[in-house]
Amino acid sequence: MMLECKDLTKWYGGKKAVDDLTLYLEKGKIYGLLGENGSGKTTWMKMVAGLTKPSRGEILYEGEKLNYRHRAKIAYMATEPFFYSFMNIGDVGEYYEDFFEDFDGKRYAELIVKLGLSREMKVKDLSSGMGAKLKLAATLSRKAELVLLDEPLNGIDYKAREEIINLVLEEADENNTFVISTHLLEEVESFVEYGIFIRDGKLLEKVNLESERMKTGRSLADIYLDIM
Ligand SMILES: Nc1ncnc2c1ncn2[C@@H]1O[C@H](COP(=O)(O)OP(=O)(O)OP(=O)(O)O)[C@@H](O)[C@H]1O
Repeated sequence: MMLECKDLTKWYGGKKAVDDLTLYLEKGKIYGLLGENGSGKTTWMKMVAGLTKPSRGEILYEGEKLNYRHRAKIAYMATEPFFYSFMNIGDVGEYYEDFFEDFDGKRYAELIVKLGLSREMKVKDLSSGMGAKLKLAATLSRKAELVLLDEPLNGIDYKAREEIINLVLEEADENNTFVISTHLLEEVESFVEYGIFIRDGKLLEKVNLESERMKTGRSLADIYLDIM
């Protein structure tokens, strides 16, 4: 098993953001992390990425208790933009290169071109779609084994969403695992293999969407509404 979360709980003051969540992820799969606003998706991702500590429970990465060495294998893309506005796209690449050992500058350059961006563009002048593409290019230029994308399609127009999804599909293979949190069920239903449904920080169900599709033909939105 690539990732095991056992009885994970996270309190923020008096608020339980993640509640006794036990979940296993396999290598080579694409997971959709689905749940209403405030259900604990971001909190779970941040714990797995090592950015915030669980209050209780444990996370195992390939059988070993999650530690700083695993951080190099896990890429987390936050919802909010995280580049300094004075940078241009070339600077963002250099910043990442300094920060992450596995960052591949050549690959970053290729992805930038592929997504219709250029090194000279200033971060402060980018539209939200361009900003989303830049975040994704920077994230996918690391050769991470576990890629956590927190709402990568939010506020992005249809064409840019397609480009982002295509890039994820090109990247996903048997050696990595993607977890994508999203509210855009129709956009992801054609390629997400498992749905992880959470509510109030609790795991409601993990559904094999491919077999569900074959068995019942129900749409992801129908499955979602049934489970929630
Ligand atoms: N740093 C924090 N301090 C206090 N409470 C927090 C903090 N981060 C999250 N929470 C609370 O924890 C709960 C879970 O939030 P989280 O951001 O994980 O949900 P989410 O499923 O990602 O939501 P959304 O779909 O709106 O992004 C919410 O009630 C939120 O208000």
